[in-house]
Amino acid sequence: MIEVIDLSFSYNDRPFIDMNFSVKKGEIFGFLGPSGAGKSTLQKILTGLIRSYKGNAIVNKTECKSYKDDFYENIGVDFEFPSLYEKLTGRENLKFFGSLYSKKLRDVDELLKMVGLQNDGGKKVSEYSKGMKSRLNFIKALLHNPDILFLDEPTSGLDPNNSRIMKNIIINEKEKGKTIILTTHNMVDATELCDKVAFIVDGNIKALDSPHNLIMSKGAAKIKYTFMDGKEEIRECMLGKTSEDAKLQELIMSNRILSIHSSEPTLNDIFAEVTGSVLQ
Ligand SMILES: Nc1ncnc2c1ncn2[C@@H]1O[C@H](COP(=O)(O)OP(=O)(O)OP(=O)(O)O)[C@@H](O)[C@H]1O
Repeated sequence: MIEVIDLSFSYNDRPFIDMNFSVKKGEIFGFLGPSGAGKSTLQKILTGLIRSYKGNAIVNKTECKSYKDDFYENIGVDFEFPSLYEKLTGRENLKFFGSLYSKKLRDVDELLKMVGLQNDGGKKVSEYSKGMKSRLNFIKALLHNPDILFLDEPTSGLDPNNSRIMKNIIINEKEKGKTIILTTHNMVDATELCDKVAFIVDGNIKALDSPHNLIMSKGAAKIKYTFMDGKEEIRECMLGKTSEDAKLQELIMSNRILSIHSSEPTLNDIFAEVTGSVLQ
């Protein structure tokens, strides 16, 4: 669905974006990286907003720099800062943006209901809270039922309940076969939602795989055990080396373990290990 081949781009003389990757139909693909890594720049290239790149950025069989008008019929974009008309109501905004497409639109009231705005469609957007604007901007991207969604921090600034609603909608869209590019700083969301993630630092991809594979290949799971030795003691041991831990073996043989827990590294730990920087 998306092919990026020898893509390079620079805002000035200094080379910046330099990468290769592909995204299959029906995948949720995460761009993860610290502020200034180039995630938004990459999204701008893939949505045809930056055309002065070298190499190939092919979205839905179209080279992004030479797109025709119908390019946007199949792309939905929810950038981090909502682009809405404040003097229009939520429903009027959706109707206006919907009128820009030639495709059959999704039902506006159904979309409003999906994100809990069913009683707010008649209010002017200037009266919306930040979170309400985010939710309206999000359904604006779904309005024309596009095959590809570009979502930039869709859960940022939302309370846990609304964040859950948005994540469920994203999962639902994936189940319908949509391809989703998700830009986020949130490793928990990325681990839950993404089939693949690319760690982006300084315009380059430092690692690309499923969250599960990244966690399993790079990090080592540990166990933590407690026992009484006059007072309560806690020790750690690598999960793959339990047979080499003499104290652990002795405690097992004498049934003296009080508790035992295993812990896997998080995607955040792996990000720190691979890139040398911390996201959260
Ligand atoms: N129009 C522009 N002209 C010149 N430099 C720019 C322009 N837009 C972005 N940059 C620079 O490019 C780099 C990457 O910016 P970009 O917005 O792509 O980062 P990001 O990973 O999306 O960051 P964030 O997580 O903060 O949104 C930054 O150093 C930024 O200052």
